[in-house]
Amino acid sequence: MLEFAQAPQSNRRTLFVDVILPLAISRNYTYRVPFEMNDHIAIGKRVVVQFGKSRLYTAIVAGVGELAPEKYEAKYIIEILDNKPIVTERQLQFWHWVAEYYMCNEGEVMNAALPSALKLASETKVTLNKEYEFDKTLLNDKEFMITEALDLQPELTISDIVKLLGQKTVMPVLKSLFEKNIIHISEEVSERFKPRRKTFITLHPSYNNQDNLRELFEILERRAPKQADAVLAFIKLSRQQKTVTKAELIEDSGAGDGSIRALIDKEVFIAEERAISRLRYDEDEEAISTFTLSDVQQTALEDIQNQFASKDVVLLHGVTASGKTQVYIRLIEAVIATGKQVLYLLPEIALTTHIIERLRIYFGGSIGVYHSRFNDNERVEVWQKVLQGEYKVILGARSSVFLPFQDLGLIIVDEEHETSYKQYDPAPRYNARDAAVYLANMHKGKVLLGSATPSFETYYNARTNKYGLVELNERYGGVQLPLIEVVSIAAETKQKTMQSHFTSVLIADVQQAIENKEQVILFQNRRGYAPVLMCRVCAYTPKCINCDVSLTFHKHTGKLHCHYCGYKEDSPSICPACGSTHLEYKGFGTEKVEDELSVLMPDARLARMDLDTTRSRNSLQNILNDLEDKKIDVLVGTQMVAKGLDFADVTVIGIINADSLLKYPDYRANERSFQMLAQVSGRAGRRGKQGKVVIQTYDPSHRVIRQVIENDYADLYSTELEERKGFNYPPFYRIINIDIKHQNPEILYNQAEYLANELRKHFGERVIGPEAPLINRIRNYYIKSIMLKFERENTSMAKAKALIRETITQFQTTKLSKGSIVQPDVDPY
Ligand SMILES: Nc1ncnc2c1ncn2[C@@H]1O[C@H](COP(=O)(O)OP(=O)(O)OP(=O)(O)O)[C@@H](O)[C@H]1O
Ligand SMILES: [Zn+2]
Repeated sequence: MLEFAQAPQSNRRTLFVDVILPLAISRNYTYRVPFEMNDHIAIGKRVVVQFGKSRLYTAIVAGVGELAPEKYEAKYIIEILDNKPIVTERQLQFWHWVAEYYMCNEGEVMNAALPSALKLASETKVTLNKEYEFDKTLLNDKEFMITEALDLQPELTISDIVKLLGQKTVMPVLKSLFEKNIIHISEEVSERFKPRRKTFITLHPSYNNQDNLRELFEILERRAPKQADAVLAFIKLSRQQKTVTKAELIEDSGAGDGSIRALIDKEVFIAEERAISRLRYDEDEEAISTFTLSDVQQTALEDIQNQFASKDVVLLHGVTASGKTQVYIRLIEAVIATGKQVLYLLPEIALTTHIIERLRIYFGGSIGVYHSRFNDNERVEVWQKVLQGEYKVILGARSSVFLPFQDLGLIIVDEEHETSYKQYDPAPRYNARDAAVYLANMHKGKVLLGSATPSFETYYNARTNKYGLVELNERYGGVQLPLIEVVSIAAETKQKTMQSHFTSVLIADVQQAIENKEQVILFQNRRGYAPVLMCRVCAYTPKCINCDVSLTFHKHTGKLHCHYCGYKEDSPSICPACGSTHLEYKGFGTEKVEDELSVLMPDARLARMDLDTTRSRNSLQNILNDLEDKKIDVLVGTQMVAKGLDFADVTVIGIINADSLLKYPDYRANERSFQMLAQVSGRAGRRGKQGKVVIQTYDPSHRVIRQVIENDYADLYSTELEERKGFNYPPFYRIINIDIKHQNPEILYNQAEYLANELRKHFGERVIGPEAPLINRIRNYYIKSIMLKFERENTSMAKAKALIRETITQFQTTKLSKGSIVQPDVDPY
């Protein structure tokens, strides 16, 4: 806590601060600094202020000055929370840029940027950290009171605590409890990164002596033959490989866990638990850290470094399993050797724990990991360590662009085409890939975008020489890209060779793979059992009560679920409309694929990876571990399985139905389908043996499928680009969508028409709509979309955005706008 008692008398200047409040308000507010705080106030520190009637918030100081606000009387700051700024001035500039570019407020950016424990507000919830034992006698009175209250009532809001202590200044007490690890602040899902551990077995050194070993055998063979088998198996295995794990020993010897444990107790075996990496080409750690790049990788690396001399951004376009990660590692090494920091962005970090492990081997303690599955205490810890420059490499999902970097030399955006870099909701609706380009520029650092299937925007920038371009056209180790076979569902249906959703070709390939002790991934881009339940008599389908979507049946819960708002209801056994009992499930999701496969292949070990099976703590990790340990023969999953998985024994990939991707009503459908199909296919045969992909479709001659088979990205790009040009789409045009929402559809209609007309006054033909989006009601709000298209060349987007903002603000001052929500989305994805 700060001590103000000795503040020098002389500093009695009247100071004001501009603060950013963590709210969706359009501007910053000015507060007055009490004299005794004059010496402590600084940009980037948090202050507690009152906003509105009685709400307390932590705000960030964005400016200090002597000017009083003109239109209102400034309230006083209640307290200063930090001894040192926790946000750098450069970050504040970055927030400002994000707010301007993505047409939102700095408060919204602040909300996305700061871990919630750093932005306490009246409604923030506080709980005790149950995993931590502490000595209450060491607490001061106020800390004690709070912990006592939390014993009685497991959750308190900050307002509760204000009442409890009878004072407004509670934040420092909470901050102190938080730093002592005694409380959690608005705890969310927490999932600490855990390296995988395995038990390694070695033989006690005394049995290096042949006589001792022979003696041991004789005894064991008589008394415990299973144990003798285990020792034999150990000797055999240790001749073939450098290390022997307990799991391998059990599998090879047929001896049970009990026998091995008995041998450990007898000190014949020595067991040691060690963290292991997921690298299978060699489990020996030293060998890993001294890997060498192949010639093509080395050339690519040098090429990237050369291009950085003249380009700020370089695209590494490398086929799947070409070893882009290894090239990144060399680049990172070079940058941190100069003392600068590196940000390594990944689309969905939970899926890429093996990359974390790989990097940990090289960069040890200087690497930090940051993503939303971590709890707040952990996120604050990472924040501090980045601020202090302790972490040199940060591996993170999109929100890590907001960390307080000191000196960023390089940002790597892996799988740059991924849609998860874009935040849809809430604002800021930013794309971390694009924001990274601006961020790196602020630090005078470089950006490397990596992908096997680049986004068109990026590829366009590379082809027009705005970005550098480096290609890596072969898989590491000369492994061939998988063979792709397209199978017509229509033809097999006619020949009656389909078994539920599987063609005979796919079934045969899956069976062959299982026989060969290899693994299979089946992709179906829909979760749940069946997306539509329909009455065969009257065609009634149950819809969500809050949204304009049909409900998906989930067998696991036996209920109908809304995937947009989470609403659930029991699945009816008779049609609520006509009373018929002929209800039919239409379509199919991952749950059904898994279910039907288990009937067709009762002996295969199946698992499923989608949002439903990975919600709980560690569940995703467990699936990946099982895949790694070969406890899974077939993994069924949604697009989650397309993201960077690198497993050596996956040889067969099945796309259960390519049509739903290809038919998606969006101008990007072809680009997306190609990316998805090529990425999923890329999981097959990554080491040694060539993989096989089966694509099931009703439309085998579809152009995009041919392009996927031929791995002809260039052809896809040029054909699509012609169409984009014709229809004024990106990359030739920039899009801004404005969604307008209201609970009443008639009022919404009028609002949307009005707003569109106002926009047309400025932008004419560039304004399209309003139109109802694909799903025109979500959570009881009806939605209309207005689209604006701007020529990429010769448009000042800053001016256009300012005009749009003005028009929206003007609309919001009209009576008509009452009850509406207006949400601009810049570069929608
Ligand atoms: N120089 C190297 N030495 C040893 N192993 C390598 C080397 N380069 C790549 N590998 C191995 O090859 C496999 C594929 O590499 P990696 O996962 O980096 O490919 P990628 O290009 O990122 O693929 P994707 O785009 O599909 O994610 C990995 O298991 C990696 O460890
Ligand atoms: Zn709903």
